[in-house]
Amino acid sequence: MTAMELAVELRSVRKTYGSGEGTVTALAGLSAAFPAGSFTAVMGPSGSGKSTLLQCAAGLDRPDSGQVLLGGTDLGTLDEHRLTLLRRDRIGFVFQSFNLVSALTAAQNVRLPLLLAGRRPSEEEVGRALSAVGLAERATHRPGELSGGQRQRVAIARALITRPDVLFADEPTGALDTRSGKDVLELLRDVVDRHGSTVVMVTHDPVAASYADAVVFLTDGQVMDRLTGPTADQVAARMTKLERG
Ligand SMILES: Nc1ncnc2c1ncn2[C@@H]1O[C@H](COP(=O)(O)OP(=O)(O)OP(=O)(O)O)[C@@H](O)[C@H]1O
Repeated sequence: MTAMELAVELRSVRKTYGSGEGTVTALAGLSAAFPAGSFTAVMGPSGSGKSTLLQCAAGLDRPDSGQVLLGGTDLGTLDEHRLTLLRRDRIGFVFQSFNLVSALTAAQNVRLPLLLAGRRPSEEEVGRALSAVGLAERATHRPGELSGGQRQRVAIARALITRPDVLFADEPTGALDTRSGKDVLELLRDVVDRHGSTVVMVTHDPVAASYADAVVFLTDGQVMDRLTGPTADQVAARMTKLERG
């Protein structure tokens, strides 16, 4: 596989927090590749570096050493301004806690990234984005008037409206009940299958991971294992093995 067919690649990425005796190594020379058009789940015990991997891969944080490539662009070569533009134009991010603006309606939340990019999205464009996540009827509702699953779907519509190359999701179903979680996972699966997007999702849930094409398992800031075409049972068994060390 050539570099251009990889949506994201991390090469020997090292990331530490703090200094002196209190230094914590979050990523210990981690390498991982995420093919374009694929859905990958990232799993591992608490503190294994999953969120840090996502933050570095999305250009929200810079590694101490090693390289992060997004569609072949080495993020380390970009200054803050260019990194901000790249994040804005090519990356979508979805959080466990939705991070919607509570004073704005669903439609206003969804159009926000385009406004920030200096565009004036048409109502139709925003309507299409909300329809795509099954919320056409909820355009004028504020987050407080929506269920958790609906809020997350608004957040996904907001992340996708800029048509990013990669959508990063940090425990997107962590705050949802099983039914709403399933809707969100089916939506992410659909985004990959129908639109050829690339999704990288951190999760603790083997059932959520089973929606992905592959699962990458971390321990101590490194990739320890990998599964393709995972079933929930296989994922759970690997996690048990990892947690036992
Ligand atoms: N801002 C920070 N300052 C200091 N240490 C941090 C910071 N962020 C993360 N860490 C530490 O880095 C390590 C990796 O953290 P990270 O959040 O990436 O793990 P994780 O696998 O996502 O964990 P969890 O599943 O509990 O969310 C942990 O030991 C954590 O305590």
